[in-house]
Amino acid sequence: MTTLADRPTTAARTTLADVTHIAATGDVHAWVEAVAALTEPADVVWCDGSDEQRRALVARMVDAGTLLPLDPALRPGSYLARSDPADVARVEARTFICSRDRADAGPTNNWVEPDAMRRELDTVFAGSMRGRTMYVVPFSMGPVGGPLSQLGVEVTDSPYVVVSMGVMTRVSRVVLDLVESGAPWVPAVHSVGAPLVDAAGERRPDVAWPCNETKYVSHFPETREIWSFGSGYGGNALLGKKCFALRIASVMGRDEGWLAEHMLLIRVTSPQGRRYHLAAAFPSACGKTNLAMLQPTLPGWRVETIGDDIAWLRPGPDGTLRAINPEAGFFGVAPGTGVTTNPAAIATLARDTIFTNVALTPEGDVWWEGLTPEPPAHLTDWTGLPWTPADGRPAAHPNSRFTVAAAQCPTIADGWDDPEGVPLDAIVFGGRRATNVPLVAQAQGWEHGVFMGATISSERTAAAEGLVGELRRDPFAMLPFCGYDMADHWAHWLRVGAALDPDKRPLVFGVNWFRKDDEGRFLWPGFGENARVLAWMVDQLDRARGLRTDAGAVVSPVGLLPAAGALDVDGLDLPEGALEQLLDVDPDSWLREADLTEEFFATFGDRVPAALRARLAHLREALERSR
Ligand SMILES: Nc1nc2c(ncn2[C@@H]2O[C@H](COP(=O)(O)OP(=O)(O)OP(=O)(O)O)[C@@H](O)[C@H]2O)c(=O)[nH]1
Ligand SMILES: O=C([O-])CC(=O)C(=O)O
Ligand SMILES: [Mn+2]
Repeated sequence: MTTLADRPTTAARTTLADVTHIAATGDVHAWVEAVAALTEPADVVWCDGSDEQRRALVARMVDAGTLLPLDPALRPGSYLARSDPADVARVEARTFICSRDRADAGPTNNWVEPDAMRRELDTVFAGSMRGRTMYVVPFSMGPVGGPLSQLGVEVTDSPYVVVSMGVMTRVSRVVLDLVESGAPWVPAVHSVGAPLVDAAGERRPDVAWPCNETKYVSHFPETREIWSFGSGYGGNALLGKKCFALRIASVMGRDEGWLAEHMLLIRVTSPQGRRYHLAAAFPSACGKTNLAMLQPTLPGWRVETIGDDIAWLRPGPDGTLRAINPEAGFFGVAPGTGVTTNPAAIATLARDTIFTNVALTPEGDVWWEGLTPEPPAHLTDWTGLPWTPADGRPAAHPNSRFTVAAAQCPTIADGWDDPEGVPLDAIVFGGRRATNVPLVAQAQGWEHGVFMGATISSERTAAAEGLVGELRRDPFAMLPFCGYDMADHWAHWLRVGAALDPDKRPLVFGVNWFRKDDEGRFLWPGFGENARVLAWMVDQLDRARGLRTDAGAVVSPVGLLPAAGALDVDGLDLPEGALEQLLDVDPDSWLREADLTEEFFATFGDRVPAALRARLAHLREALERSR
């Protein structure tokens, strides 16, 4: 083990590499001291997650103009934050996996050699907190001390990050006690990169949303470190979320036999009172929060929320796959969230919510596209400018978000935060596809399920910088979030499946809520009506367990599709032929998809598991036969 005494003595100041050395000792106080020596904040504040601290920080942010209080009569305890207009989404081009061996990062991640990245980061972090307060945030992902949980400590110079971390994770003195008594923890350093005092000692005024044009979201899988610079936006700055709970945790999971996934978690209860637990992976802004809070249109069915974005899955001693939601809050997409689409989210947001980049009403409440069918006549848009519907531009940013405690959700499941997790019955993969991909299909076994996850493709959304609508491969909805080689991740999924009791292995399904007709209209009503698809999945589970004997599915080249009449569409006002179109599998277009899959697989060389190559060959044969 390295100690303070091993630090290189040649450096005139504490370097970022020194901080890494000290992090490796596990001594949180020495590490905080070293980060402070590197970044030179005016003062250091240790956070304990208390309401008192939260209130003081909020007051400070209201004074600074970072948070605008909403009218307490309309939206108690709630605030609007307007980010810098150039700091509104995850920066995938500036996200790095700095593994020692380039091949471990795989072809889908940006890679920089760790020492080279440390030198680069050293130049931007040196003095980056001058004039600011550095906050130390000890947090737990998952219930504190739980068998599937993990600890982290984030230092940040952003009070917005501190308050948001207090909602999204479990921040407490108990976590610090655990860290101090030797429990492993992930060191995470965040700076907005906007010092208030320059190297010459000159002061400059603060702004409401400080950030830097230069951004880094860097991960060091071997030392389990996170270094994020220049952005205050959630996905880049709340380091417990994507950086830890997905990128670093996926590497921990690979090494320790579990999985960190971009998945929602729900409990479905059938009219017979039977309970099922489902996890579903959809790419960013493709419907996880909405499915997690779904209010079924089918009588007698119930869906309860366990998580809306991240799930950690681990084979249990009983042979089931157990899952927890490592988060404590929701950082959800605002646009499209309305009483008709997601009433549970609307109820969740009634109070104690931080809204970022939504529009402001003259009454001091929030608004976004889709909150109400008609926009108000006058608003202040997300940039702070006056807005009327005639302006033609969106009033809220397409990636505007809400930050709110999970416990506030009216559909939150009993025991949603059980440290032991829930046993999974089914896993669902989905994407946003206007064509080709059927509404629902069931995988024929685990290997086929892994193939379905590995071949998710989806149209890009506003959740990350880039061209919205462009089709891209997003395997396991983890393209921007897997901390190691994606093909190794598929191999790991096959291994985890093999560790489960074959009779208790979850069934796997693929879904697509977003198929469109020739006029560009959604063929499927989605939202609450997605309960019909869940009901078919649950029926298939019952059939697999011998609880039902009727035929539920027909074989197609891409998997099992609902048999005629098995998908309940009673009372749905579907246009003529829509159901056929929704379940159509066109062999020619699918053979083209298969070519694209082959091209995609080729980018991973020989790391693609043989079982997945075999599955692709099988798909091709089945498509040729069905032509
Ligand atoms: N047409 C249609 N749109 C949907 C459906 N479910 C969600 N959406 C829309 O998709 C957008 C994003 O949905 P979310 O549920 O917030 O996405 P998410 O997967 O949780 O996203 P991240 O938080 O970015 O990981 C919103 O504008 C929703 O209104 C659906 O069933 N049909
Ligand atoms: O991390 C974020 O910024 C929000 C999110 O869930 C995603 O982009 O998938
Ligand atoms: Mn997400």
